[in-house]
Amino acid sequence: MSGTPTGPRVRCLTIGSSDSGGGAGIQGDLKAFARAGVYGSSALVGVTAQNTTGVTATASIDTDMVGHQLRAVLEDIGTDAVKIGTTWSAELVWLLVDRLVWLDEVPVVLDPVMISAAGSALGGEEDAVTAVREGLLPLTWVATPNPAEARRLTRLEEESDPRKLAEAIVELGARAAIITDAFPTGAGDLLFDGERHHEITGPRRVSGCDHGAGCAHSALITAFLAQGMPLTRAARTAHAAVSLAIERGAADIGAGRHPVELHPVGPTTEGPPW
Ligand SMILES: Nc1ncnc2c1ncn2[C@@H]1O[C@H](COP(=O)(O)OP(=O)(O)OP(=O)(O)O)[C@@H](O)[C@H]1O
Ligand SMILES: Cc1ncc(COP(=O)(O)O)c(N)n1
Repeated sequence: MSGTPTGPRVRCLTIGSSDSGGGAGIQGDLKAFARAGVYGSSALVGVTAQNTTGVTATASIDTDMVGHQLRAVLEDIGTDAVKIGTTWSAELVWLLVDRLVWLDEVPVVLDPVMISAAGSALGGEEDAVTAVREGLLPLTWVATPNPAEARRLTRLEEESDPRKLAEAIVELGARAAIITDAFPTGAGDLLFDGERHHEITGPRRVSGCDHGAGCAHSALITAFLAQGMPLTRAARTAHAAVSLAIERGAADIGAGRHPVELHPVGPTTEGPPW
């Protein structure tokens, strides 16, 4: 396979918040898009003062301004897939629903971020979670919560079986769900595609470099779906790439949970990097 992409350039839009530390959020997503060989655009919904040790301040962006960004990107550049990360308020979520409902057959990947890898709260207010459940999930092609986020979304606070959590998310309207870091031993994800469960497993990495892992994972899946990859392969490839990105992470950056370091991955590379 040639390393040179052919055909029209694939475009992805990420809707989320800035991480001043550069490891997660919009910055992490745009790096993942670049690693997957797609053109990345963004609509900023919030700003975090954040580094590898945690989040010290947050601010949401005015909803009108979010609407202007979406219009600017979609009217001119367009997109082949959309990723949604942090959702700070019900008002913001309903604006996104109002705009995304017009996108025809464009994959929507929802990473319902509520807490950072370092343990800081990132949204997750009850009315925003309700709006995500009622408005965004029915537009979602694949949701990628971790078990805690899946429990909040489904209101199954006591449920520990990732299969049940994934099925409940699909019952709420998403076409598919991936519960990340779903198993008590090893590392891996549980994908429910609406019909079948798929276990995606691999070794647990202990490098301490997992800041941005969830963002990189959902951004890669967004890029792969935009490139036309089937969901099961996209989910497996994203997990393998992020696992490697944790193992080979940026251990020299920051004193807390160091950032992941992604390597080029996807159909436009010579082959898998692992
Ligand atoms: N220690 C680890 N070793 C190998 N893979 C890991 C490890 N930790 C997470 N992963 C993988 O990284 C990807 C992201 O999962 P993770 O659970 O960290 O994201 P998250 O907590 O959902 O993030 P977010 O807060 O953005 O939703 C998944 O594919 C998961 O299996
Ligand atoms: C602005 C922003 N968005 C998302 C995350 C989740 O990060 P992680 O991928 O480490 O769970 C984050 N820490 N900051």
